[in-house]
Amino acid sequence: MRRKQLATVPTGSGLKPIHGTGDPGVLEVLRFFHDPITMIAKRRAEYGDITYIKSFGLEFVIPLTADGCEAIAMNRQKAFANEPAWGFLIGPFFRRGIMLMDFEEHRHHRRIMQQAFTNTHLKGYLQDMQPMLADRVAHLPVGDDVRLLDEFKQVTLDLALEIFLGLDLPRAEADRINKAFVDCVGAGLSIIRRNIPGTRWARGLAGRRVLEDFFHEHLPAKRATPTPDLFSVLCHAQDEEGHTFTDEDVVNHMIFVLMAAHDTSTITLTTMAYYMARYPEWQERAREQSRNLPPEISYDTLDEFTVLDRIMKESLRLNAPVPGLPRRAIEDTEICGHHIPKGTYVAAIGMVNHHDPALWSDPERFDPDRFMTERAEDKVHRYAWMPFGGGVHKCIGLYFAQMEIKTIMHNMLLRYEWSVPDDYRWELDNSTLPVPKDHLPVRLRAR
Ligand code: HEM
Repeated sequence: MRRKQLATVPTGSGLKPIHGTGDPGVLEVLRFFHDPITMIAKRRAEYGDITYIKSFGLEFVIPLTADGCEAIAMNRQKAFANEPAWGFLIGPFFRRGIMLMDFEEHRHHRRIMQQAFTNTHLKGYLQDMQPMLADRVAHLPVGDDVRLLDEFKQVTLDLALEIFLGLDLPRAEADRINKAFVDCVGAGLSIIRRNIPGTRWARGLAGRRVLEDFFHEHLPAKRATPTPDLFSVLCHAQDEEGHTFTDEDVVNHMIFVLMAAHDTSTITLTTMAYYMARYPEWQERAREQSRNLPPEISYDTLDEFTVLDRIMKESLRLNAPVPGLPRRAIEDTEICGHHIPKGTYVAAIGMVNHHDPALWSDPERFDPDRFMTERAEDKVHRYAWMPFGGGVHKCIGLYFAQMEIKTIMHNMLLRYEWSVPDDYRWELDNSTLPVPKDHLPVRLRAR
């Protein structure tokens, strides 16, 4: 493997340099899309604790240890900013979303947004989603070729529209909004990054316009009457000093939160379904537990779904829906003693830790019991398991996600059995968020 130094280390600093291949970006991106886990293992063997790769015309520093990922997520010296990094990737489509804010402004917005995720609100969302999700799962198509990715995507979008927006939209309108989101997400990681008709980028920009118009149209009604949905809660939320969001803030946050909530939960559900199809004994263990618990999940019984909980954690480990936490250095700094010049892009990549043989026993094996208290492999390092990120930007919706995922899976287990052929192995498309190329075809049968 070639060896090229990222930058000259200042003399006398005592810091170490960072090496990478120096290969052209297109080559590096293709390698990553093709097989990120192998690529990471090779880089670790060649360059040690840290490396850099070129992608999208930029050089990204990637720590290959949990300590390095922690340094980026915790950002103790406040040397890394989100906006210049996430903004480069998804800014035109998700601008002014909370994840694209930094420091004092981020803290201010997060304190207001947090009001929509208090225990009281979460309890309300959980209660409200029970009948809707039971009904949606009950109406899934059965057959020998049910594409679960598509089905889950539809269910999570409908859920977001109902619980976040409090709107019962006609199918065609829900589909139009769904498409706009899909186009915005798809655009973020596209290789051609200009508004050329027919490209993913152009579709993303059009999607953003659809979403802005949609939220602005519904906003006055939400301002006028408080309702239990997130849209209304954001319109009325105040921090301790009485600060509230402007109309623009509400629209920007709604677009971002819906995006953040939708594909991530869909990917987690699809990954869980895949492993439960490949390992039917786990499907049966989870079903056994579901049969012994009430059909509706409440805030008090959520923690009793221990088998589903472990399957969910293991699925998030093996296929983290958000591949990385990108940041940009706003001053000269360091990661674990390696020199990072001002302006450098860095990324904590979940896959680095989630598949590290130094942290997990037999990391490629599906083994949910590794999360049991007696084994607690996830506790070996604070960042061994990091699907929800960490630090001040840690996922604000992680409890919401678990409520939604467990409710959908609980209903799936009670109503259906699903399977894949013995020799089936999915192939992931890593060019946007990691989804199975074939959308996970299963044989779905009513029980
Ligand atoms: C399994 C599902 C989910 C996963 C794996 C996930 C993952 C993540 C990750 C890794 C981040 C941090 C990104 C960074 O620091 O650069 C994040 C942030 C965020 N997530 Fe999630 N997420 C999930 C579900 C949700 C849901 C359901 C919601 C909303 C209800 C949500 C809302 C957000 C928001 C608003 C942020 C930005 C927080 C901030 O910057 O302060 N997420 N998520």
